[in-house]
Amino acid sequence: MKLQERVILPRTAWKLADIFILCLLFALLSCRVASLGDGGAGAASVAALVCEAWFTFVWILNMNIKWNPVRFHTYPENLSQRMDELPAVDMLVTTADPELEPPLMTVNTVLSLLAVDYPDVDKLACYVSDDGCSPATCYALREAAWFARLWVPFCKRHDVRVRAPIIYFASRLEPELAGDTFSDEWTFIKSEYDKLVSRIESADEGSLLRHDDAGEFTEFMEAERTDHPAIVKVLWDNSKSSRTGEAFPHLVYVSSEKSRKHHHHYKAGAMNVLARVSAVMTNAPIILNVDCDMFVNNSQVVLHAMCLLLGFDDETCSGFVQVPQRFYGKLKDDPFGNQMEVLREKLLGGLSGLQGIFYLGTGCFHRRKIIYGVAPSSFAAVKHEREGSLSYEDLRTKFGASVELVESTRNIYSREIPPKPMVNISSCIQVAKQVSSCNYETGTHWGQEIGWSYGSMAEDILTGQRIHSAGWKSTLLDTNPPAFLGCAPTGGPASLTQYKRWATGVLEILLGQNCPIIATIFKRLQFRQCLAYLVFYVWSMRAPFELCYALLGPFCLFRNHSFLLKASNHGFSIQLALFLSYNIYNFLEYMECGLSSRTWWNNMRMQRIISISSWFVAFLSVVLKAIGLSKIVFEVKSKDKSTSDGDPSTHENTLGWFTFDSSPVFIPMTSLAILNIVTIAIGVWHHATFWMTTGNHDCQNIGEFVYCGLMILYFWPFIKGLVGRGRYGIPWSVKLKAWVIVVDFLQLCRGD
Ligand SMILES: O=c1ccn([C@@H]2O[C@H](COP(=O)(O)OP(=O)(O)O[C@H]3O[C@H](CO)[C@@H](O)[C@H](O)[C@H]3O)[C@@H](O)[C@H]2O)c(=O)[nH]1
Ligand SMILES: [Mn+2]
Repeated sequence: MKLQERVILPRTAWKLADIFILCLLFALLSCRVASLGDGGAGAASVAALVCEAWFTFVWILNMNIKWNPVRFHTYPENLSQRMDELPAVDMLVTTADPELEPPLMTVNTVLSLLAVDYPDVDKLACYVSDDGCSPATCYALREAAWFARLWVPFCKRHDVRVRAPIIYFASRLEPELAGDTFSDEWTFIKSEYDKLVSRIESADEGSLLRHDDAGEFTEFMEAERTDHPAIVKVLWDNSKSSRTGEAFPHLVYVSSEKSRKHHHHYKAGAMNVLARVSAVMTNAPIILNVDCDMFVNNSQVVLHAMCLLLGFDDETCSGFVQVPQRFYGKLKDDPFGNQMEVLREKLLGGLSGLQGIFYLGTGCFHRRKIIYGVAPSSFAAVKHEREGSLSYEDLRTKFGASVELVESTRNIYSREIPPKPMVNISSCIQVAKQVSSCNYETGTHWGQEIGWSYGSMAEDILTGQRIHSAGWKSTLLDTNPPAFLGCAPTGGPASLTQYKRWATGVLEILLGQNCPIIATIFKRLQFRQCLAYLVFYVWSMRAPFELCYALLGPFCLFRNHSFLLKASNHGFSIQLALFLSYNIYNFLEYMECGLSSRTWWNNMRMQRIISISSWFVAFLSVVLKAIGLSKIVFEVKSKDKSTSDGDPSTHENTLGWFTFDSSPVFIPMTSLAILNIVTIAIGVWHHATFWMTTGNHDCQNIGEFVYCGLMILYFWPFIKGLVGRGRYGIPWSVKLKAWVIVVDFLQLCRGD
């Protein structure tokens, strides 16, 4: 009985459209070159040529990734004969900051994980890493473990679909039939949940520590976020559950040791600590990792993933299983361009036809042995054998000094994983603390060939690329209903910062020793997969070109030049055809994904805004880092929608409004917005005086006027921001800097 099926999706019409646009791009380039030959050149035309050549390159990269889409179907019902074979799964959750990531959110994620459907709960365990070292988070999780005794059996008895209580109780009205057992139970569980919420929300760190008679939080007493010993707490040990039916997976709280002398490597560091702690406690061969805001929305998700992990004759085909990110409580029409629906359908779907989807950092099922650097047996039969018989000393250099950890890795390396006797995880706390200390990794291979890779803000993409470079493929799991839902940032600062972090991270990879081109030449990263990685890696390199192209309009209007090809030659019709077909192509993609035309327009707009702000700043920060002038830090994204902007006056209708702060990320776009307005004004004035003095009504710059007008439409949120007030207005400091830039730019343009 098959567990999965790989279906090739046809897209002939799209392929023709791809080629058509590519031809137009080449035609444009050749007209451009010809017009340069005519001597009608100017700096502007040369710059336009360079930018257009770049856009053509990006188009080709995109064509490659979209060309052969594939879908995987999964049949979990066919697993029923193989229930005993199902491997154990360690579920790892990361949280970093109790302010930006409210403990209640983490609690809901954890509860939804504890309640997933799996034939044997003894095979599941949940580990939470808290980089915030917050007693409030620890307390919230402890209370959650208590509530899980009611919640998990309730979900299973009534086959609840969404097992995050916050969503379940928000989406489900009180049952009507009062008096029957279900509604009694429902009412009881709801009231217990409400009590849990109020306990969690009223718990503040100070009072937790002060009223800690049982001494449960003593370890937090002296702890500072950036300086404290490792804290490991077993909040629920499933082996101790006495009554059957009450069982649910282990729950362990981990806050790794921090010291100012050691870098903790942000999320990658946290994941490596969780990988080690889970290794010495339960050592499951499969690892599921989710961010703290990603709750389980489909309780069968682990079974679906098993279909893809066990369903291939050659496991090389499915090194890891990634669920693409989807979001809940989405803002209407995607005003910030970060729901990424089309990207998911078109690009991630297309990747499945290549070496496989990237690792996206959350909602991913990994094989522990691959995380430990094992190569596929089809490529490295000999190596694999050798890994199995690695000496104790070898393993110790790779994995570090813990005897227990080394023993556990031996189990993972040897092909037959012996059924592990049920351990008493509470007895492993000392070892767990040892492997979470900050110098544990010193001199080992953690963060390099083993575990989550260090050296990029996009540790997920880098780690996935390492796995693909070893020759593994990966599979995309997209279930209906969606498997996990997370939250997308709202507001200008959060959205732009997230894009900035990603663009910074991937540019770090491209320019560093992990460059995918090197991996294609010397390792097993497939050529087309390498090109697919490049689509994302060149994000921030697109910024200078986009910026330059956006500056051409104002520049030409100001100098009374023209960079657009003229109506007198073919170039004009090619430009027009390209503009129309590109936009129609995009529009149809949005329609095909079932999105509104408003969503399309918002995304077009955000695409310009993101490349000129986030990606440009990312580009600059990588350059500054390269010359040693600055450092790059992981900026955790705020996830609390109701309070993140700190303004109680938030209304439904202002939810999608762009918000600003004084971050430098807003400077380039603000300058451009001002520049376009100023130059249109100057242009009109120029032409008016020219008409008046000469009586000549020919306008050479119609194209440039239209172009700048279009820019103003694209940059509309910023135009509104120029006059807006409060957080909807661009702060004075940013406006001032932007004006300085605009004046300097115009000064430069004038210079002869
Ligand atoms: O020092 C840190 C910083 C972050 N995190 C965790 O990392 C996760 C992702 O951080 P978030 O601020 O939510 O960033 P997103 O932009 O939502 O993250 C996306 O992009 C990241 C890479 O940039 C990936 O790691 C994530 O999985 C992916 O969801 C969260 O669970 C954090 O708690 C830590 O554990 N320690
Ligand atoms: Mn996130």
